[in-house]
Amino acid sequence: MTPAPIAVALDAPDLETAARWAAMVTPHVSTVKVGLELYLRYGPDVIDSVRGGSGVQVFLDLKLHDIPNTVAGAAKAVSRLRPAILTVHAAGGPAMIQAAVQAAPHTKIAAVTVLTSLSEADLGRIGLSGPADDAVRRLAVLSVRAGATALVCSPHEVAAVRSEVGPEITLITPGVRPAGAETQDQARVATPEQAMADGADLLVIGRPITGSADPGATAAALAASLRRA
Ligand SMILES: O=C(O)c1cc(=O)[nH]c(=O)n1[C@@H]1O[C@H](COP(=O)(O)O)[C@@H](O)[C@H]1O
Repeated sequence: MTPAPIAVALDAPDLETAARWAAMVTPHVSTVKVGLELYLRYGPDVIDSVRGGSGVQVFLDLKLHDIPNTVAGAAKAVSRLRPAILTVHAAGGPAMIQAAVQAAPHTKIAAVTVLTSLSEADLGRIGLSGPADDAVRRLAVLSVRAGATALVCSPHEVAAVRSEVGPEITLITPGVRPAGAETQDQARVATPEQAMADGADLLVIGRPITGSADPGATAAALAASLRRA
């Protein structure tokens, strides 16, 4: 069976746990995501540990955000690990995004628009007043013009972003919670079925899978529910 378009966020405190979660979920999902917690603790070796010899895609979520020259150097440094996807913050601006794209030609650069943990009240506090949708769409268009071939946004904006950027751009949505699950620190959330129906290509799901009693079974159940939807 084709693995489901889910990236499991391996936000684990140690490498053994992350590798165990990865082995449990990889039969069911297309992608595993390594984020700051694991990468800052273990460095580049973490990538091979979570790949574990399987064909799973690795999404390296470092959310780079710096001047173009620094981001280019960082993207080049990690591109030798051949991650399928690497994140940068769209707010770093077009020259920074372009620098990442040029430095890592074999990796899909995904621009993070507005973090899914931010509510509209939070956005007002950081000076982005108005609906989240407006900021997300603006950053999405700017990122694609700068060469990003993937975007990260919440499920709330994915339909609007799809209509702005067309079918070729990979839309990645964290902030995904199965019906009834706790939202935790996520503010703009929807169910996996809703996110897919609205145009997401890849769902990022962490704690609802990794915090469950059996991450493998939970990933399999989510994959099955997406196939039915
Ligand atoms: O770039 C990301 O993956 C990301 C962007 C965003 O706006 N929100 C967001 O939650 N993420 C990541 O997606 C994952 C969500 O994890 P859970 O909230 O546990 O499902 C975490 O690893 C976050 O770092």
